[in-house]
This record gives sequence, structure tokens and C-alpha cells, in this order.
Amino acid sequence: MRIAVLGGDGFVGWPTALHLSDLGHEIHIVDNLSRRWIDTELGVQSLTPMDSIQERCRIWHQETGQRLHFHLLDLREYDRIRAWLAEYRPEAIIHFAEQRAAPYSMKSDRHKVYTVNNNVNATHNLLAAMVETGIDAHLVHLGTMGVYGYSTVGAPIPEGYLDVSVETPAGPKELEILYPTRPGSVYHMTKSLDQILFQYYAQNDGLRITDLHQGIVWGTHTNQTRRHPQLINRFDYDGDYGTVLNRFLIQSAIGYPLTVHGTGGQTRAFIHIQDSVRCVELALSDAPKAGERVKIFNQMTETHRVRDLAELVAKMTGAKVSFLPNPRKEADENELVVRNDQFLALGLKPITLQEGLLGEVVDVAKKFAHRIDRSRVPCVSAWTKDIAQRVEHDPEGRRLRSVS
Ligand SMILES: O=c1ccn([C@@H]2O[C@H](COP(=O)(O)OP(=O)(O)O[C@H]3O[C@H](CS(=O)(=O)O)[C@@H](O)[C@H](O)[C@H]3O)[C@@H](O)[C@H]2O)c(=O)[nH]1
Repeated sequence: MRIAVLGGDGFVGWPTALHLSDLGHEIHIVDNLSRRWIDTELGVQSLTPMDSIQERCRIWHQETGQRLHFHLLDLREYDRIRAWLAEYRPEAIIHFAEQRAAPYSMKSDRHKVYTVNNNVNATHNLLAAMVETGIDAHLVHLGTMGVYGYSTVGAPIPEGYLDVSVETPAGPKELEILYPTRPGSVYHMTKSLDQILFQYYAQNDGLRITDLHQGIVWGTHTNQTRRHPQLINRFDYDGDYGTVLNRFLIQSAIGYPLTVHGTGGQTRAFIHIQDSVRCVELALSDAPKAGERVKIFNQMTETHRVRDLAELVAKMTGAKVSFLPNPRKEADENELVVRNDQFLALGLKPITLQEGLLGEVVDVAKKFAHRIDRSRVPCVSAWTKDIAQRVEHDPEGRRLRSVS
């Protein structure tokens, strides 16, 4: 298939592009390189040294003979994305091209506005351009488990839809509705808004859409990124873009106390990066038909409590654990049970937390430890102004500042 990978220069986009290219698909990476600009804004860099996207594509061709085509394009520019779709007519589109960090989206009012403008316009421009050009591509979107709000209300979280019974004068009526959203950050809110856009365009224009509600990704390498040092994936450790388990592993590698927020009672869904790219492949193989409702998968393989992860990493590496005031507005403790039957039925064999793979991340972190700026490890982004006043010091006693 001819596949457009929008956001194909990012943490999950890059290994997905390689995985699909390895399967023989014709891959077009479309990216505005905004993640690289945000690194510059924040003054941080990926733990792993990343080459330019053009250089990465060149190495992939050298190693495999397969070509990755790169297009510098911003989805907020409607006319350009419409013209691009009309010219290349992809058969499938994978949409990763959104600002994906919750702490970054909460940094200041400016960051909230940027995240909403960027994410919502990107998604809507894409949908409108798909209708206008008449291409019949299957759209696969990277959504988030965060749209559900991490609370099971006593029953496992289903895959996107909830069956409800409504009392009417004629008796009870059964309805299937989108699971009510309860986003925990402006970033997660944009993914909730995306869901409504998808529902509308599937029902009004018959677009074929799959939404992947992904959990927290951990790990770094995939089978393809391992093939050459210059194909290495980006890897974030800073307080805005680093995700919790990867952060704990990196912190342990540099002797930094593990930064558990609050009691660490938050339970979250996780998935290894290798499974993440495999899930995209499986979703592509199971496209909905025109006129069908949006297909929603829960793209996660296990759930863990944050403090249990910290204990596991501490036991494995001897790291100290530090319980910090929580910069986020979130439940102190929550239970989370999630259904993921659809990917299992399609043949996913989940990679679960294994010491070997955890150790692999620690090894990567040790190798590139000299690139880590310890002052960028704490999470400085507070969810409200009140919380900002309470979150004052990092585990090493330094005063935290808010970046605006
Ligand atoms: O040093 C840290 C960092 C985080 N946490 C806690 O760990 C949990 C998860 O935080 P995270 O930064 O790993 O994940 P999150 O902000 O939810 O976002 C990440 O995971 C989401 C999936 S999910 O969490 O919604 O399932 C994706 O959508 C996002 O793109 C990705 O950045 C939170 O309770 C947070 O307070 C800590 O205790 N210490």
C-alpha cells in the first residue's frame, strides 16, 4: 500500500514508518518537524542523538534498499495538505501529527492555545481534505487512553463505545454511545475533540476511520531501529515529554531519585514501543467499511500503578525513590481495568514488562548519560496556579521555576 505517515519523525511515528516500510509498503513521511522546534524552545534534546530526517531516510535506503519519502508539510496549512493528498493519493493515512505531551500543553496559556490550535486544526484539515479530494484512504489515528479518564466505575473500560439503556415513555431503549470523555489535560482534551470529528466524518461522508486509544509507551528500540546506529529512535527524559516508566529507567541510570508524583497511586495503561508499531500494522489490516462507525481499539497491553513501577525499577537498579508534590490535578489513587480483546483477536502477542527490556533502556541511558541535563529532569509544568505554588523543589533540593 501507499501509506502516508503524518508525524513520521516522532517517537512512535518513526519506528512505525520503518516497520511498515520493512513490510514492503510505500511510505511517505509527512512532518513539519515541530518536535525538533519544541526541543529548541525547551532547551532539551533527545537522550539519543538523532540525525536529520533526511539523513535517517538515507540510512534506511542504504541498509534495506527501501525508500522512505519525506515531505516537509504542516497540516495547519489546509490548501497544501489538500494539494498533497490529491497528488499522492495514499491508500492509508496514519495520523500521529499532534502535540502529544500533557505537561507541555499545561505549561502556560500560550501552550494550551498552541496545543488546541495545532491538534484540532490538523485533524479537521485532514478530514476535510480527504472528503474534498475524494481519496478513499483508511485513516488510522493515534489517540489516547486518557480520553476515558482512568476510572473504571466498577467495570472494565470497553473499546470506545458504551451500551446504555435509556428510559423512554415507550419503555427502555438501548443505545450505543461514545464512552463519555474525561480528559485530564488540555492535550488529552484535544484527543477527545478528535473523537467527535471522526464520528461526524464517518457518519456524514463515509470516511473509513480507526482510532487507537494508546496507553503510555515505554522502551526505545524496535527490530528496525536496531539495524543501524543512525536509525535510533528519539528518547525523551525531560519533565515535559519523557513518559513515566522511561523516565524512571533513565533516572536510575544517572543516580537521580525516581520522581513519583504524590503517593504514586495512579494506575495507567502501558504498551512497549515494539507492540505499538505492530498494533498499527494490525489496525491497517482490519479497516472498517464506508458507512461503518469509527473502529476504536484500546492499544495497551497491561496496567500498572506508578509507585509499583518505581519500586520495581528501584529493586532492579538500586535507585532511591522520591515522593514529590504532584504537579498535576489527578486522582491520588485509581483502579484501571481495560479491555483490549480486538488486538488479541487479531494476533497481538503482548510484550509485558520484562527485566531484559527494562535493562535495555537503562543501558541506552547509561550510554548517552553525558547528554542528560539533570536540571531538565523534574516536571515543572503545574496543572493550576494553586498547584504551581505547592510544587516548589526538585528531589535534589533545587527550586523549580515555571517556564512561560
Ligand atoms: O516523573 C513522573 C512522570 C509522571 N508521573 C505520573 O505518571 C502518570 C503518567 O504520566 P506520563 O507523563 O507518563 O503520561 P501522560 O501525561 O498521561 O501522557 C503519555 O501517555 C498518554 C497515554 S495515557 O496516559 O493517557 O494512557 C499519551 O497519550 C501521551 O502522548 C503520553 O505523553 C501520571 O499520573 C503522572 O503524574 C510520575 O509520577 N512521575
